[in-house]
Amino acid sequence: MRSWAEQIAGLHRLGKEVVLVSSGAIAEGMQRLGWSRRPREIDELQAAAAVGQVGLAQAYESHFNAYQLRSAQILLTHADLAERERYLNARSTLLTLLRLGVVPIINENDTVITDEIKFGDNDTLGALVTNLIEAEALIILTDQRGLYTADPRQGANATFVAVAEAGDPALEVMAGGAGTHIGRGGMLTKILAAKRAAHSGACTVIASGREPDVLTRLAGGEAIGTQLIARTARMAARKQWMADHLQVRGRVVIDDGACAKLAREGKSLLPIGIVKVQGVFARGEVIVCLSPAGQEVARGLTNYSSTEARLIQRRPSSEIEAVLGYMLEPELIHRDNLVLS
Ligand SMILES: Nc1ncnc2c1ncn2[C@@H]1O[C@H](COP(=O)(O)OP(=O)(O)O)[C@@H](O)[C@H]1O
Ligand SMILES: N[C@@H](CCC(=O)OP(=O)(O)O)C(=O)O
Repeated sequence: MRSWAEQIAGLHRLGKEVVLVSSGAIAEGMQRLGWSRRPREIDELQAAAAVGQVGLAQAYESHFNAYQLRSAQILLTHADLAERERYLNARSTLLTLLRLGVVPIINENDTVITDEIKFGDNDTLGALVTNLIEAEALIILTDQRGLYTADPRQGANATFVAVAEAGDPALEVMAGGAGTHIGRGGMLTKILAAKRAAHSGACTVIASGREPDVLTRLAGGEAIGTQLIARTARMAARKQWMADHLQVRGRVVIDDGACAKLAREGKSLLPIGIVKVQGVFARGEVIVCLSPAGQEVARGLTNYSSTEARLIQRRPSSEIEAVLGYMLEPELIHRDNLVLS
């Protein structure tokens, strides 16, 4: 942990933003409770995770402090990323922490989930966070050098895979084969995490956590571990995701100035450019932006509900707080959440 904090501090100095996904809560909780055997009962595992999470956060915080960095704890569930409002909230919290130079440390919120909606392994959680913040790379550190053509613990004739394409079904066979691997962890969840991360255009590296200065060297361009390349470009992938997954809930008519800002300058949609709000929608839902002539200009995830949007339309963002009593975001739709039509 000390070495990772040191390496992440080094990456910060190079201007790189890092989010850390870390498990270890149950193991640390067992230590603190004096349990030598991992319990079978879910409630006891959850209790151990609750006790251990404090220790995990404490340990990271003190290691990062030694390098003048602040850390923050974020506990997530599947539902938090599946529901659009929570998705947007998680996204803006993470992006704000990164902007503030804080290192967010993420784990699953083991207290509130026991069933199949659990992430179950932190590889999947890492991939979802990669998509959430549109990270450039997902780095998964494990106890092997990377992916081999077969489980190196089982057979001696496994050869190392240095580079492959994320999502290639052949990789799933090497990692144990889809459907044959019940339960969590293993190389298969890492291969599937890489496939998921590639949906938003991120590349994945699977490498050994014991490799000295692994993060620093990877950031320096050194080929360590298995690289799983994403075929889709980052922005194209995001647009595809928006186009595929989201249902339109409402419309806003925007003025000519706003149309030009969106279409020609790639800017966000601010409340001041909104002429009319149509339909009923909530924060996090998809709305269409229409020109004064009624043509679709763009669509995207709204930061404000239709009720809020009606109150702040035609107003400068500096007045949002005075009108609503709070300000969620200065934009109605941030350009990262906007797809031009
Ligand atoms: N093709 C493969 N290449 C490398 N490791 C594999 C492969 N198939 C299965 N494994 C196993 O996956 C293990 C890593 O998964 P896991 O123990 O869940 O790691 P972590 O706890 O780091 O997430 C390796 O130690 C190895 O035994
Ligand atoms: N959230 C739990 C378990 C997470 C988990 O199993 O992750 P992994 O190390 O990827 O198998 C913990 O912190 O102990």
